[in-house]
Amino acid sequence: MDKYVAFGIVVIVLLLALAGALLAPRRFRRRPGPPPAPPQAPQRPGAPTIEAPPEQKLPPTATAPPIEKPPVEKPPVEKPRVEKAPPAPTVPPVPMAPPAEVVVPPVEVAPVVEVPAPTAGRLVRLRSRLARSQNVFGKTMLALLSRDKLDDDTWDEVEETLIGADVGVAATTEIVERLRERARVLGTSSTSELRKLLADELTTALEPDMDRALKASPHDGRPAVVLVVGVNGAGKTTTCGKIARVLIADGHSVLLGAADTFRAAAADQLATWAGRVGAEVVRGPEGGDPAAVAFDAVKRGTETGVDSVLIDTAGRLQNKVGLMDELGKVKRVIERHGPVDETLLILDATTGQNGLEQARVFTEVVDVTGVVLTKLDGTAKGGIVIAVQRKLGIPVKLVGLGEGADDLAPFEPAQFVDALLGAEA
Ligand SMILES: Nc1nc2c(ncn2[C@@H]2O[C@H](COP(=O)(O)OP(=O)(O)OP(=O)(O)O)[C@@H](O)[C@H]2O)c(=O)[nH]1
Repeated sequence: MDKYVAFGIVVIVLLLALAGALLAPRRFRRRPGPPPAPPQAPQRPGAPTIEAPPEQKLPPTATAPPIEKPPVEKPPVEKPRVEKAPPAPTVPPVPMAPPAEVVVPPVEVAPVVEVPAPTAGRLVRLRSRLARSQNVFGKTMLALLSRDKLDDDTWDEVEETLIGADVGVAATTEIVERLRERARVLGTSSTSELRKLLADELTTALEPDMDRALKASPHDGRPAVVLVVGVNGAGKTTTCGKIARVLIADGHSVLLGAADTFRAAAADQLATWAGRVGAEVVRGPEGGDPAAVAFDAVKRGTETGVDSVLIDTAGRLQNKVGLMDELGKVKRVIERHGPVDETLLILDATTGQNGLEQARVFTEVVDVTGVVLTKLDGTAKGGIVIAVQRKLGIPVKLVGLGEGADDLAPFEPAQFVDALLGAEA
């Protein structure tokens, strides 16, 4: 019996133990219940510790860069814009507009071809320019001739005044001797008569019989060729343009050749002069061969049948042998078409006696046939005309009396002297 009781107790204990065991797992299962872990369980195997990182990294990686970068990059992007803004004011597009407008005027101006003032009587019309610049000379001479007694001292002063006006010593001596003699023989004493005698002597000294006509008429089926030479600053290109106007005013058709290839501005300057009177210009590349341009100009002028081809050459210093040689070449090349009809030397009257030395060198290289004396309105030494002609034996054909387009006049000795001496006493 006891065995059965003991066995029964053991069974009861086991049953209790079993019951306890069954109760315990039920509690376990409920706790880990929030096994939201189970769904995560599959990922754990491969990246256990990654789960957290991914959750932490993703946010920063995904959002941070895009957010940080833009702010960092945007500022610099905006800064350059601000820097670029300043250049914007220079807005080249704005200046670009004017050029377009500038192009328009020429088109409008082109048809408005200017009609140069007639050449006849120009010297008379420009007399005031000359009278103004020679005022002192004229007044001094007339004051001396107005003296009651024309003694040796007075004649010495007359001599000094003429030399001071750049007439030159030899010419002055001749003029004063003849004047004294005629005044003595004629018994002239009135200022008016003495003025007339002086005017006669000055006019004679200017050799009024010299041929001053410009050889600019076509012949032998080709245009006349006028070569213009002279040093820089003498007013050569300007005068070239003025000569074209003189020829056009006298009824010639003209073509201009810009053989001054050393200075691009010279060709532009000449083109402007030509444009004003509707003349054609032949020009070459800057630094190109001047002789080639001159040759082409004459060729073109012959083809188009103009009356005169006017060729501007580069200003050259007389001591630069190479450059002077080149001027000789220009002339030789032009002469393949035929002889040059006129070679005009442009001389600045304000350079006085120095200009004569320049002139001499030019006459040795090219056969100068006429002188154009410029800037006579800017010097009180109008007597240089006499000195130039005497020294070179070449006629002064034109004189420049101002910067205006038609301030270039054919030279006429009597009118010139009249303007030189000013109003009669
Ligand atoms: N007052 C006055 N000025 C003149 C006269 N002739 C020319 N000029 C001026 O002299 C200056 C020089 O003229 P340009 O034609 O450029 O002289 P240039 O140097 O011999 O020409 P390039 O050889 O092309 O350099 C310009 O300002 C002209 O207007 C004149 O008769 N009177």
